[in-house]
Amino acid sequence: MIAYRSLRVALLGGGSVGAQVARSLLEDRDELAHRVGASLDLIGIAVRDVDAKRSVDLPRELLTTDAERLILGADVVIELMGGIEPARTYILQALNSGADVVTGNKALLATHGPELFAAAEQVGAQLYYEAAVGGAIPIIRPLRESLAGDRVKRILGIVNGTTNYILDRMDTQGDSLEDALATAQELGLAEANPSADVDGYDAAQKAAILASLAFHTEVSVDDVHREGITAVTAAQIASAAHSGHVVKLLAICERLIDPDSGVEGVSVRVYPAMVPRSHPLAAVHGANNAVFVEAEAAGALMFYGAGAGGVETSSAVLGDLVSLARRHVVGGPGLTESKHAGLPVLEIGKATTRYAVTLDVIDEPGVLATIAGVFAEHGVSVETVEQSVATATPGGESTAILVIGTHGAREAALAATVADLAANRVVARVASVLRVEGA
Ligand SMILES: NC(=O)c1ccc[n+]([C@@H]2O[C@H](COP(=O)([O-])OP(=O)(O)OC[C@H]3O[C@@H](n4cnc5c(N)ncnc54)[C@H](O)[C@@H]3O)[C@@H](O)[C@H]2O)c1
Ligand SMILES: N[C@@H](CCO)C(=O)O
Ligand code: NA
Repeated sequence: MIAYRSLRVALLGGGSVGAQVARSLLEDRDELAHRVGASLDLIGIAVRDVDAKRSVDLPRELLTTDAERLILGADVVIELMGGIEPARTYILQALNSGADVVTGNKALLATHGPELFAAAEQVGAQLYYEAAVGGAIPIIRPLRESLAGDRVKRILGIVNGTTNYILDRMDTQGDSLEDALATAQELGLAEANPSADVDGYDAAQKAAILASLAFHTEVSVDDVHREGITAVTAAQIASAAHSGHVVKLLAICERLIDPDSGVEGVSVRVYPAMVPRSHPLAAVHGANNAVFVEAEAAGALMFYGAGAGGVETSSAVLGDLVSLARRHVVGGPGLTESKHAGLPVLEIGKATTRYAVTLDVIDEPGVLATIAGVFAEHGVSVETVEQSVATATPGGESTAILVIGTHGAREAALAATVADLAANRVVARVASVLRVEGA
C-alpha cells in the first residue's frame, strides 16, 4: 500500500446528500486515495442533532454540533447543509483559513456567489459546486472548463425535477395541476410547502448560476425574470398537445442585443413555455433534468440525467472533491470565476419570443380582421391562426376559440397586444398566453 499524505475533509450536513457523501468517503477510501494521490480522511460531520435518525448509519464518533471547530482543522470543507446562514459564514471561514470548498448550495451561490468567489480568489482557494445545478448531471464543469474556449449563445434548461414531473403527468396522464402536485408530494418529490419549486425560485437560482458561467458575467437571482407553473391549466396542456407541443418549465439564458441601445446584454428568465415535441427537451420525462446548450463552435449539446436524489447528487460532490483534492496535492492556484465580460442583464421586455395566444371571441363578421389589426398595431406578426367550432354562451351569444401563433415578438409588444385584446369588445376572454421556445 502506497503511503499517501492525508487531506483532512470536514463535512457540514449529514442529510440526504451529505450522508451519501460520508458513506462513499468511508467505504471507497482506498480507491479514492489512488485517484487523488492523497488519502481523504473524513475528520467529522457537523449536524444539528447527533442523535437524529438518518437514512445512512454514520459513525457516532464523527458527528459533532461544533461546525466552526471542525472547519478549523480541515484542508477541504464540503458544505451540504443548504440555506444562506450559517452556510455562508462557514464557507467564508473555511476559505479564509485556506481550505478548499465543495458545495451544492444553489440558494447561497445565486445570492452571495460574488462574495464567495472573491474570498476564494483572495487566498487562492478553490470553490466547486457541480451539485448546485442539475444534481448528478455534469453541467458546471462543462461550462467552466470544457466550453471555456467557445462562446455560449443560449441555454434552455429543465432544471427543476418536481415541476417537470408535475407538467409531465399533466401531459401524459391528463392530470390537473392539483392532482399532479399531490402525487409529487406523495412520492416525496415536492415539499409540503412546494413554493420553491412550483413558483420557480429553485429554477431561477439555477438559471442565475448557469448564466454567470456561460456569459462570464455576474448574474444574481434577483436579475432573473421568474414565473412559476401555478397558472398552467390542463386546457393549456391539451391545447399545446393539439399543436404538437409540450409545456415545460424552462430556465432560459441567452445573449441578446438590446433592441433600444444596440448593445449586447443577456436575458435570464424562467417560465413555463411550449416546446415542439421534436425538440430534445420534449423527451425529458418525470423528475429528470436536462440542459440544452447552444454554443458557437460546438453547436447544440444536451446534458441529461437525474437532477436530484441523495445518492445521485453525491456523485457530483465526490467528483468535485476528487478534482479539487488532486489540485490541492499538486499545488498551484485553483480555477477562478470568470466575470470579465460584465454584460448588462436586460429586462424581460427586451427579449424576443414566439407566442401562442388563445382567445374566446364573439363569432360575427369582421372579428378576425379586428383581431389581426390589434396584432399589427403593435408590430406583432401573426404566423398561424386556428379557429375551432363556435359554441353558444349561456347569454345566447355565439363564441369561437382562436389560437394565434406569432412570429418572434418583443415581450413588451406582446404584453401591449394582449392588454388591447382583453379590452376589445369582440374578445370575450384571453384564455391563455404561452410562450413558444426551442422552435
Ligand atoms: N437532495 C438533493 O437531491 C439535492 C440536489 C442538488 C443539490 N442539493 C443541495 O445540497 C444541499 C443539501 O441538500 P440535502 O437534500 O442533503 O438537505 P437535507 O435537508 O437532507 O440535509 C441538510 C443537513 O444539514 C444539517 N444542517 C442544517 N443546518 C445546519 C446547521 N446550522 N448546523 C449543522 N447542521 C445543519 C441538517 O441537520 C441536515 O442533516 C442543499 O444546498 C441542496 O440545495 C440537494
Ligand atoms: N427541488 C429540486 C431539487 C433539486 O435541486 C427539484 O425538484 O429539482
Ligand atoms: Na450538476
